Order: sequence, then C-alpha cells, then structure tokens
Amino acid sequence: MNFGVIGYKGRMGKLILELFQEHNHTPVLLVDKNEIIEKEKPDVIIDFSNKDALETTIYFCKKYSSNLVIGTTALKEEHFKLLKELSENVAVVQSYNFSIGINILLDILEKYSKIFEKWDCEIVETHHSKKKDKPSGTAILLKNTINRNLEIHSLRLGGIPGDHAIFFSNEGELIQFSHRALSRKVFALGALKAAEFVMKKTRGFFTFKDILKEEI
Ligand SMILES: NC(=O)C1=CN([C@@H]2O[C@H](COP(=O)(O)OP(=O)(O)OC[C@H]3O[C@@H](n4cnc5c(N)ncnc54)[C@H](O)[C@@H]3O)[C@@H](O)[C@H]2O)C=CC1
Ligand SMILES: O=C(O)C1=N[C@H](C(=O)O)C[C@H](O)C1
Repeated sequence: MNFGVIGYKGRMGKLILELFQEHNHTPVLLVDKNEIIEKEKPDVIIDFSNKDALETTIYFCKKYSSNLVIGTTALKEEHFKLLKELSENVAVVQSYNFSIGINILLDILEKYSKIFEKWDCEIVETHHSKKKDKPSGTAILLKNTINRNLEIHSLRLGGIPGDHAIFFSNEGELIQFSHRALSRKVFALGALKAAEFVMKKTRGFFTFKDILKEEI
C-alpha cells in the first residue's frame, strides 16, 4: 500500500515509517511541523502526532480519499466530531492504544469491572518524561470502560514506553490489573494491523478493539 505519516519525525512516526517499509509499503506523504513531502495519493494515512495536526490530516484524507489510522491522544469532543464526519466518506480507525494487551484488558474490564462496584478503584499510568499529555489517552479509555468516577495518577519518568495499572481494593483485599508495553514497537505493529484492516473497508468509524474482535 501507499501510505502517509503525519508526525513522521516523532518517536512513533519514525518507527511507523521504518516498520511499514519493512513490510513493503511505500511512503508517499510525509508531514511534520512546517513540513510537507507530497508525492502520490496515499491509500492510508497514519497520524501519531498532535491534536493540532488534525486539520491537516483531514485535509489530506479528503483530498485523496485516503483511509485514516489515528493514534494521537488528547483529542477533544470537537476532534471526535470531525473524525466521525470524515468516516462517512472514508474508513477511520481511532484508538488511544494500539497494543493487543491493553485491548484485551479493556475487554476484561468491560465484562468484569461491575463486580468491583463497591470496591475503591484508582488508575496509575507511567510514561516517559517527554510525553506531552496527562493523563494518558489509555488511562482515559480505561476509566471510560470502568464507567465510574475515579482518580487517575500520572507519573512521567525516564524512557518508560507505557505502563497502566488499575487497582480495586476493599478493607481486606487488593486486586490489581496491569499492562506494560515493553517497547513502542507494539503500537507501530498495531497501527500496521489497523492500516491493513482499513484497506478492506470503504468507510466507517472503527476502534482497534473492533479490529481485534476475532482474536479476543
Ligand atoms: N494510540 C497509541 O497506541 C499511541 C499513541 N501515541 C500518541 O501519539 C502521539 C505522538 O507520540 P510521540 O511520537 O511519542 O510524540 P513526538 O513528540 O515524539 O512526535 C510527535 C510529532 O508530531 C509532530 N507534530 C506536532 N504538531 C504537529 C502539527 N501541528 N502538524 C504536523 N506535525 C506535528 C512533532 O513535530 C513530532 O515530530 C502522542 O499523542 C501520543 O500520545 C503514542 C504511542 C502509542
Ligand atoms: O505518548 C505515549 O508514549 C503513549 N501514548 C498513548 C497514551 O497516551 O495512552 C499510548 C501509550 O501508552 C504510549
């Protein structure tokens, strides 16, 4: 496939560019701050950048009828509205976490967190010190799935790719669910899976969990 990367100079952008090329896909559109390298029509555009880039991303998706895989976090309601509108014409996969493990965890929490209704619950997320947003998109996703009012604690330390832990406790017991991304490559592999998925679609709004339905 011909692909584009928005935020191609960033930590995720560089990995995506490398991994997709290893899988014989061709970069034809590369965008970063004040920089556009535009060669051909991308079949799919991958955006791991910043919410401020969304206008540009949508411009290119519309210009070329390209499908979109977007992992950028800290999106606001207005951004989701724009993505939903775009998905009426092309296929869009949006997820705050493209790892398989977090999506398994989301599935478990969706099914079982009601059991812990009367227990205290808090989330702790730990990421590298260069991460710009707080709390992480994944922590927001976990909170929305548990569907109750709870605190999220954010740590920014060293080079940690992404740790999330959910604690449920009552007077006498503690149950902890946790996930650690051992390397950022898992997110790039997830983005590749999503890009291959959207290539078979013409339009619609999907999450990474929808794509993993047959696996989890
Ligand atoms: N959904 C997921 O699985 C994952 C999501 N992320 C998210 O992806 C995003 C990028 O993460 P990193 O690569 O670590 O950040 P980064 O800071 O290393 O890279 C971001 C890149 O986007 C560029 N950029 C910023 N504003 C721009 C704009 N207006 N137009 C074009 N380019 C712009 C920057 O110059 C930079 O090169 C973050 O929102 C992060 O939370 C990161 C890892 C996994
Ligand atoms: O910025 C990151 O690095 C990550 N961002 C995502 C998030 O905010 O949840 C996913 C992952 O945890 C890494």
